[in-house]
Amino acid sequence: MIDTLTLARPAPTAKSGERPFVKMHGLRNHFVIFDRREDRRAFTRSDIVRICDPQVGIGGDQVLTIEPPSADGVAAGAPAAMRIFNIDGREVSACGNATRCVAHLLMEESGADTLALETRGGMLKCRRTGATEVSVELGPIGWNWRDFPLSHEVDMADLPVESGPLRHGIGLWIGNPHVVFFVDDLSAVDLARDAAPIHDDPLFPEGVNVGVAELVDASTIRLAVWERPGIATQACGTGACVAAFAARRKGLTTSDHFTVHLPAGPLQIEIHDTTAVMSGPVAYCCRGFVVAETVYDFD
Ligand SMILES: N[C@@H](CCC[C@H](N)C(=O)O)C(=O)O
Repeated sequence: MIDTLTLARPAPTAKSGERPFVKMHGLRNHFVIFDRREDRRAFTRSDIVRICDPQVGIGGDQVLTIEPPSADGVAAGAPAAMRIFNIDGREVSACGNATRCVAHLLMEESGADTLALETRGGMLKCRRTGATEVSVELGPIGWNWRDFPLSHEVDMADLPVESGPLRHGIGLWIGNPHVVFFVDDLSAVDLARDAAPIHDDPLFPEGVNVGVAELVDASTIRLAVWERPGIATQACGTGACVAAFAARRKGLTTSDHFTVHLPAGPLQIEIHDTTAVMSGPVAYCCRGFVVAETVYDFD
């Protein structure tokens, strides 16, 4: 029976085995965040799958954990490290919108306006640019096929994969792997129909983030991303950075300032040589406790 008193007055502290979380979103790319700086209990892959599932957990595009920094992180002045887990429980090394959210949380904690955040994809410089807006420098952007990894070496500027209107994709690495396709009309593209087969292509044994971009004018891009492991997110920060970089690399524009419009709204991208500075909003959704049955793999 549901205890209405308990529902009306949630317990202020975790019961045994429960884990506190914060949920945030950056342009509706939503994240369940756990602080592992003191509570070092680890999550299994199936814990993460359940936490991201809105029907049995909280619901999110990724789980993020805040970790103590490594010795290199401490030397670089990073107060913490961030780990990123996709909805299938696999760890990945970069997420632009997540970086903004966790940077905001950590800058609120310290009162600072700048932050170095350690990630598997590199040490990222973050800066507060408004009450609920953060910018982060991502990169360097590269195109080494071994980073992705690919099943074999190919021309990264014109990948040998196509699906419907998606042709002549460019492969770019920004801490995580992306393929960007430019199309004349983004509204004619159905991500599940056209982009999913690219993600599943054997050329990408570990999957790939598939961006479909329409250059509206020299500094404006419309973008939709089929994110690894197979979801159409409302916004993809690293995807926005590589789409802007790809437009320049393909010679479609010489602009270095872009507004990239994603399904949930715009991100501002500046390209400096091979790095990208992305600015955009952050917001809290809720805080609470995940019950032990969801967090711990009792299967
Ligand atoms: N939404 C993210 C990217 C998250 C990771 C990605 N799905 C991957 O597997 O590499 C972003 O904002 O960059």
